[in-house]
Amino acid sequence: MSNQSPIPVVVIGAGGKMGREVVKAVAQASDMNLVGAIDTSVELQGKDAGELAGLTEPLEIPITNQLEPMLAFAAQEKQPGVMVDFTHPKSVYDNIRSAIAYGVRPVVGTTGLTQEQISELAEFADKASTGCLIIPNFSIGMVLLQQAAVTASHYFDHVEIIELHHNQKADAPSGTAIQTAQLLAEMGKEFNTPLVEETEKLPGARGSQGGEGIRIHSVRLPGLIAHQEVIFGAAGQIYTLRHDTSDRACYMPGVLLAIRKVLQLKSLVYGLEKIL
Ligand SMILES: NC(=O)C1=CN([C@@H]2O[C@H](COP(=O)(O)OP(=O)(O)OC[C@H]3O[C@@H](n4cnc5c(N)ncnc54)[C@H](OP(=O)(O)O)[C@@H]3O)[C@@H](O)[C@H]2O)C=CC1
Ligand SMILES: O=C(O)C1=N[C@H](C(=O)O)C[C@H](O)C1
Repeated sequence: MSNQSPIPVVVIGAGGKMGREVVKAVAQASDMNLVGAIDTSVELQGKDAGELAGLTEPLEIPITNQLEPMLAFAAQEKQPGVMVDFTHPKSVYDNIRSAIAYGVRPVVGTTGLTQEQISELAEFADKASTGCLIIPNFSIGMVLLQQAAVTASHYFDHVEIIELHHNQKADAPSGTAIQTAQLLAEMGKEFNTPLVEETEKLPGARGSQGGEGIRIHSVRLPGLIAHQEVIFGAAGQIYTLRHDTSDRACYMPGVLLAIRKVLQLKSLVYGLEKIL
């Protein structure tokens, strides 16, 4: 048993689909202490974060929309505090900057940050010598799919990505699909050299451009959670990689690893594969 003080954790987006899972996981982690549960949902204000997360006993941590006072509190604890963000593309950038300003380490699952925003946050974290983790997908299965896709890209010159999510998702394409396309683009080869001059009879018919000619197609339907296919094509064959999420619990080992790891960092790190 470590004699270290528990890691103080603030969850922002605590009332959401991912936030509730994180509250439950942190509450059950012996080396962590949930100190704050932040959410803007009006109907959730004052509700117990533990009961919202489905725990049998309340945590006596009420949902509040007051982030900065909670960051100030987390910053005064013996151990440096960690803020876990599962909110929305429109708010995540400011949340991260606020956390870093208070010396609280951000662990960010929220997707939709632009490359420019990530670069600005990296510069800010560097100046503050504060660890920050931005991870578009916390599941180990997706890391393995992306590694398999990079291996396949040595042998295939044609590839497209299909990402499929529930119909409550705000951003498209998914952050995971964008990251997957970026990893393939870093292979330094031109994919999908066109054979004919294509005409889109309906705008968007050929999907979005993920970089280096890699197209991403986004499906949104009730009944889905989170799924991604990377499909390689060559003469006479198709090679398909696919990852399916059946329960958001799959992300929690990665989230807990990131909370522990971010305390060892002094700058911004992007991607779960970088901390495994
Ligand atoms: N990295 C990963 O492995 C994963 C990442 N994600 C990403 O996480 C994010 C959240 O997903 P999900 O949980 O499904 O979304 P939800 O909409 O279920 O949850 C988001 C919650 O955050 C609240 N919220 C929004 N803005 C703020 C803010 N500024 N401060 C406090 N609370 C806020 C929302 O309240 P309100 O409803 O009032 O807006 C809502 O309760 C998305 O960007 C998604 O892409 C999802 C799964 C895995
Ligand atoms: O919104 C979701 O649900 C998910 N979003 C992340 C993304 O945009 O990549 C991760 C995962 O696909 C689930």
